[in-house]
Amino acid sequence: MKPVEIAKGVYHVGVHDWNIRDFHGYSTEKGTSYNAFLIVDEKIVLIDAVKKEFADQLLANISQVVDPKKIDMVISNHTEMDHSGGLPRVMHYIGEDKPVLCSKMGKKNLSQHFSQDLNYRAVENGEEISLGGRSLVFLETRMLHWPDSMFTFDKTNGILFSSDAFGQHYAGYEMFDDVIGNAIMAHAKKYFANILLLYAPKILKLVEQVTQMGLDIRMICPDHGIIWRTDPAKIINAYVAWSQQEPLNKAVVVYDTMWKSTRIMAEAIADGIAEAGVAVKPIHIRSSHRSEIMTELLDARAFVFGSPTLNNNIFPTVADVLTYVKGLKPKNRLGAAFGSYGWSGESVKIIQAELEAMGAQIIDKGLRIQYVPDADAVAQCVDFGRRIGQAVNE
Ligand SMILES: Cc1cc2nc3c(=O)[nH]c(=O)nc-3n(C[C@H](O)[C@H](O)[C@H](O)COP(=O)(O)O)c2cc1C
Repeated sequence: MKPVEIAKGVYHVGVHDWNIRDFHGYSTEKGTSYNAFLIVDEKIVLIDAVKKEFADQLLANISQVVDPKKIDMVISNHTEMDHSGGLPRVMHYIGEDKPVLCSKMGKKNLSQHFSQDLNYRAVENGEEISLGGRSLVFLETRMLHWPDSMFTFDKTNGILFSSDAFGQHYAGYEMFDDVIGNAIMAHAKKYFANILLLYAPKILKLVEQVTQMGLDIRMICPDHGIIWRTDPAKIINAYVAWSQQEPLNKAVVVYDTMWKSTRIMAEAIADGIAEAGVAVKPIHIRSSHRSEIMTELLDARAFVFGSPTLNNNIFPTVADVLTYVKGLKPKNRLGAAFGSYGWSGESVKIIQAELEAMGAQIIDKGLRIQYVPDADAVAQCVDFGRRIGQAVNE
């Protein structure tokens, strides 16, 4: 991809990873991009350094703007290897003595990622540097989403280089919010649900802090996906709303099944929930990726999980999703469990314990049906769904 001048003297020199479909367990059905930005001022600065296998492509992109050897310094906003893997190659090419500016934790983490000692320079939170025509300010954003994460803000032009925050896994030539339109919000939502939800309280604090500082943010350049140049407030407001976790009148019924009995239950429960006027979707785990399930759960009030009993336990895929969701620390949720069983029927209790461990309020004692549900059992499921729907409405 050719470099694009996104603002005067600021070039997107990043790369597209069109074919990636699994990004550390997240389904990237539209690929992704590793964005990197070159600022050409009296001093020349590269912000972030793409994934290792794309380092030469990054250097080739930079060469279309300036000789990479003219770069004076590199800023590493985040140590994760999709943004730093290319750093050793870039530094080798441009000169290993050149400074790599990063947070304090960035210095520690980068040296734990790469055996070679580069010229790391830890910047202070709020530290300002001048490139000649513009000033850059560094903002520590610890645990958003790694201990090393920081933002770099071009104070003069109102451009926030926000690392992974406000990103989306999306590869495309529509590089800006005004070009792609609202279609990008689904990708931003999925990204938030799967990468940032657990840091929601920190996000709310950060937005408050940034508002108090009165930063005039005119453009947001994340390290993945499109650039918010027309309406940066749109993604900031979406982050605030998602972080507040005030779920909709919505339930998601997530289940797996061996012989379809738990599916019959799931669909009848969804019927009952819908009868109560609550938006609902049954999701079969093996027909859907866990990161898509998490996206559906982001704004759902009720998490309804179902599993057959297998070897006195829950089905492994249900355990997978429950573990994943629990790690993302959803708040303000109702929970309910169901499942078909043969003789011992432990699954409902196990699911309830997991839902409780994630802080969900259990609505009902749960519903177990022995073997294949008959008409009476289906009616019980619909009734169970109605009770869930009522609890959501309350
Ligand atoms: C390999 C296997 C192990 C099972 N282990 C248990 C068990 O430990 N306890 C139990 O109550 N039922 C057990 N069952 C019975 C299932 O829970 C029962 O057939 C249930 O109806 C399956 O629901 P499903 O159609 O949604 O998969 C087992 C079934 C299979 C195939």
